[in-house]
Amino acid sequence: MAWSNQGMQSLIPVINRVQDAFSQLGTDFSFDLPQIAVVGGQSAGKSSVLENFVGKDFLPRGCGIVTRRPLILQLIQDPNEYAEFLHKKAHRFVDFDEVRKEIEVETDRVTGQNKGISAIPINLRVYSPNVLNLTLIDLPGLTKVAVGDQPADIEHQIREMILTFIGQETCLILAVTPANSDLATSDALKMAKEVDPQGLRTIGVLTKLDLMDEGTDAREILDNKLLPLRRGYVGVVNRGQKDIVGRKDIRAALEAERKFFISHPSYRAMADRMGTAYLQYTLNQQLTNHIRDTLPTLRDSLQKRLLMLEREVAEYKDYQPNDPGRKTKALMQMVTQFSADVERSIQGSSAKLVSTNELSGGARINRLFHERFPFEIVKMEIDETEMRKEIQFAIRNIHGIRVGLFTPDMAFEAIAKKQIRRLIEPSMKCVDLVVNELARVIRQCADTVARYPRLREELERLVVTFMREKEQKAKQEISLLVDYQLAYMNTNHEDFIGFSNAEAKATQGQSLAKASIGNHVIRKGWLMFNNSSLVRGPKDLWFVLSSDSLCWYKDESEKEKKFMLTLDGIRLRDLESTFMTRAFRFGLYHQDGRNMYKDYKQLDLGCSCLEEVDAWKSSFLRAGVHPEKQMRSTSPDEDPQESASMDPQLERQVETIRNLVDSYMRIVTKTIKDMVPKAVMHLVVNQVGEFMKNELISEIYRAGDTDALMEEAKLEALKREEMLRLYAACKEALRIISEVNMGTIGAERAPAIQSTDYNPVAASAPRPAPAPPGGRGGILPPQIPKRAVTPSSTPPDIPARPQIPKRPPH
Ligand SMILES: Nc1nc2c(ncn2[C@@H]2O[C@H](COP(=O)(O)OP(=O)(O)OP(=O)(O)O)[C@@H](O)[C@H]2O)c(=O)[nH]1
Repeated sequence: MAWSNQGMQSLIPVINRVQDAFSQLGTDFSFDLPQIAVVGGQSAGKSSVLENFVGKDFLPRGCGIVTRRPLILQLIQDPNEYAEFLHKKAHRFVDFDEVRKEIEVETDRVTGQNKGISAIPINLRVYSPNVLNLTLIDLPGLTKVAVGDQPADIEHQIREMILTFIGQETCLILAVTPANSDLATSDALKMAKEVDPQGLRTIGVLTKLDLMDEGTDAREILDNKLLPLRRGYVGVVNRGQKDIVGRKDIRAALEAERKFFISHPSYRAMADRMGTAYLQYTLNQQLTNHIRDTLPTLRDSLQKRLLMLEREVAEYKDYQPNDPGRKTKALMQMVTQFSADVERSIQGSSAKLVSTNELSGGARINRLFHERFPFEIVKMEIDETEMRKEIQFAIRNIHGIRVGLFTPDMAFEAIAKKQIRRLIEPSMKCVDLVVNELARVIRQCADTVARYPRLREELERLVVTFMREKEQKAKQEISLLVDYQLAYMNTNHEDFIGFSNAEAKATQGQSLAKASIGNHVIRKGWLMFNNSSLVRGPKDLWFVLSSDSLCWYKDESEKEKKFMLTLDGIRLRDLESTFMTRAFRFGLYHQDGRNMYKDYKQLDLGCSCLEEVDAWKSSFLRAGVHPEKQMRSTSPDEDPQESASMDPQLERQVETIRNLVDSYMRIVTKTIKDMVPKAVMHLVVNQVGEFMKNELISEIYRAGDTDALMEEAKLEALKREEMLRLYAACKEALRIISEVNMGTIGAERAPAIQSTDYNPVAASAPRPAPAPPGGRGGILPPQIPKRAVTPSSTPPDIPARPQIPKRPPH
């Protein structure tokens, strides 16, 4: 080689070495390296172009998709001619038929026999005196139909693979298109345009110029007038199928190609920029300059990548997976970390670690205690008419045949006990919900131990088993709480309304509930108000719910009140969502069908999530607004006389008992609401915490083989190894790049090949004339954008004499 600048000369080999460093990772990991990818439709002539560069038949041929893995072909100028595969480094291939076989075997090794494809590249390095330093990636041809047992989406797979290569900004695209087809429909150019719409990094190659219909030519394209590309087009003539079958010598083919151009009336004028030799030459130059341009960015991104990896690598410093000391230490660390994570999730965490995306386990349990559990209790409240009917029956049954002048307090006890018993259900549900939440937290925290699947399983098993035992205990204790309530009705309780008060209230006909709550605020918040005018559509308003009214304001400053509604006789119902309103809605309406607001019979309110609807419903229940109930149909054989009573004295007695039950139940529910969360915390949550803190480690050791527990997940080990290898590859790549003296190549660009290098294929062959600087007849030289002009008399990108590769002595 006669590069005037040694630094520039070494650029392609430098990138080759970087490429090798990454290829050895054995994955389809692709770093953004400056490279040339060859794309084209099936049979466009890609393989022919590459073989012509090398001067040998070495690529697999056949029907269907032959190239099924990217082939990174590194051409290196060398006095000896041989080939090497990166996956078979020790072996020198001198017979190029063997090279072809090896490509076939290696392709099948990864893709299997079913003609599938893989993005894991094969690296082939060809040393030859005939080549110019050049690296090309041969990609599978764009195919249209799957054959045999190929996957049906093969076209899509190939497209995706090609796009990942050519989508990288540093990739030059060699778009190979047969001249005997319509350029506008060229698969290669269409794909190149997708990723390089301005045509800055696409180099067009027109093959099969010899197959064009008589009287037609491709001058307009080669002159870069039709579908212009910044780097222009080069026309080539490869061997036809007949020549290949007849094993026509490539050297002879190259000579025939040269003759074709100089003798063709349409191409004669541009013959010095046509043909395989010129293509090889210009690619060498363009790639060299391209590498020079992209090297600083590549170095920066490698450095960034390395820094990122360094943090991960630090974790594995001195990593010896089978060192027993390390295993024990890791086991202890994992268990402690796991316990600490669970504890933090439940008990709350320092501001630094607080998640802003979702509620922690603790916060969710808190909500279960204070919103969900009270809601479950209020929800179970029985049907008012049903209850009154029961009271009435109890009173009548107690009186029996006698006339009941006095209200029998036994009726109170029977009804109240029935109500107390019902508290068991929401209480058990509360335990279930908390236990589920705790199990979720445990599972989530165990994820940090995912590297050791067996340890993770064991940790989860031990803690969950312990928690389930405690759950049973808690359920027993909590049902005892209800039993205590049933064992003795404390009508002397200071908060109990007492018989005479209940009777007085009954006569006043006042709602006891409201009186005892007082008019305090229960909930405030934004709700979507869907009853506004059709024109303005729904809007968000600020709602304040207190024990006897619902007000809404313009905003949370509560300065501009829009409306106030008293809650008497109001009920709540669920509403279906519509496209205008939010997905979660509920409605408020008057039991007696009155208008609620303006002429609306129903207030239509929306929340952004289901949990918010539940919270509002629970608050409305506390304010005495109950959900609408399914109307119970009276069974036909029910005696109306039995259920309804017209007796005002009995009515008053029912009301008295109802007031007593209500007051007593308030006391009981208050206690239950207070005690159940306490019991759950004490008997389950705290116990689990203590267990993890004090016993988990010893339980783990007792469970058996800790060595087996610390067996790493295979995938994890692989991931770690891959990461370490990638780290090494990045480091190696940076080292290789740092060898390049950027100072010396900074201002240089690939110069023209010296005429002393010129070694014509045939002595008789006329030398191609030097290309004029501005191109001729509209020809755009394949100039690379944004390039500084060298102080040379020769245009920098154009060779004084395009080089024809030297041939080995025959
Ligand atoms: N006459 C003539 N035939 C050509 C030329 N280029 C390629 N061919 C023929 O076209 C056919 C396909 O060429 P290949 O080089 O295998 O095309 P490819 O793009 O590698 O095809 P796939 O590997 O199938 O994607 C072969 O029979 C070649 O001989 C050319 O310039 N002139």
